[in-house]
Amino acid sequence: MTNTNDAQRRVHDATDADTASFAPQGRHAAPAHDAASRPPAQAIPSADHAPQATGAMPVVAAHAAPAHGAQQKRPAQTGVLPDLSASLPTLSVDDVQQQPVGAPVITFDHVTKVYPAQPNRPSLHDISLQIYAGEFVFLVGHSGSGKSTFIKLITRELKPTDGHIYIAGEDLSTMRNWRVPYLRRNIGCVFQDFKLLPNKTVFENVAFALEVIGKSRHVIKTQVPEVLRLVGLQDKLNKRPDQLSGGEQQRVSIARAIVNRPPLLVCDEPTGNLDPQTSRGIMDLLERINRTGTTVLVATHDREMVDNMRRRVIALDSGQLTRDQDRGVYGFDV
Ligand SMILES: Nc1ncnc2c1ncn2[C@@H]1O[C@H](COP(=O)(O)OP(=O)(O)OP(=O)(O)O)[C@@H](O)[C@H]1O
Repeated sequence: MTNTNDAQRRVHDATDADTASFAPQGRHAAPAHDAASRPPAQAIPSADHAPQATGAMPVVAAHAAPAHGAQQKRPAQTGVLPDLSASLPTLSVDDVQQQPVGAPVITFDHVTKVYPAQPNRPSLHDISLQIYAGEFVFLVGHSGSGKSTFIKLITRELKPTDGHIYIAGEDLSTMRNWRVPYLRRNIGCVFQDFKLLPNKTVFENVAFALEVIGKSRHVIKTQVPEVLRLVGLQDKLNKRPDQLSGGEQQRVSIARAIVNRPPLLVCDEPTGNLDPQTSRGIMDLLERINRTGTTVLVATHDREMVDNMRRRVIALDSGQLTRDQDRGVYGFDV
């Protein structure tokens, strides 16, 4: 694991050109899962940021991980992907329903994860799937089925025992440690327990995420209030976490996760500590964020939410991929 100070210094020194590209690529429709064809891709809301220099991360050639459901090969990627920031969404979410387009953001290619502590029982076994830019995906399964392991592999908190994981085309197995902070600044993370800094205000908690990647005070002053408006906390800037409800705390943590406008948001049980009504508000918020063009992956036990929202569902059972379904349902007995 990279030393934190070291990582922060490198992030500080980095320009935006060092970010991986997660941008939807072109207008070609993603391979459909469950053999259902998708409607033509729509443009995401226009960015309020000028395109930046080309991303420095190498783009690897296409890999033959099977597409979910239909077992299709992913489309070949050619050329250098434009920089992430060229596709940064505005934070207005009113109009366009984002459709998945272009290249996969996440590819699992025959991924197996075995923890040394239980060498005879893989926590994930031979998982192959792809998640495309703009998708909203639920990851479901019983406790211990491998959901958190799946998420930790995406952020490279863990490495697979076998197989390959590609994020925006880059193989995480061969990614040098010093590049991991750049990967992580492109992935917003939300957890069940919020992970807020208790002695900082709402504003400071969100601002901190920008400070550690070296954003200027001007950017912080602009983007933090904007994102807190998006999550409906514009009136709580100066409150500390212990002065907020659970739902409000989760909104702060979502604001912190998206303030740098990452193209990918992963959430591990984001409503696990919340009552049903508050959970609905959080899921509405995640849907709105998805409509800005952000790819959203949510690991959850929340049957009602999954059944109501009818988005793509990836189901794990004892580390095996058992279902990959468009407009799916939760599908497990509680
Ligand atoms: N650090 C670890 N060392 C050994 N085994 C682990 C470790 N972390 C997880 N496991 C095992 O891996 C399997 C998958 O765990 P994981 O936490 O990914 O499941 P999960 O679906 O997220 O569960 P939950 O819904 O309860 O959070 C379980 O059998 C678990 O005991």
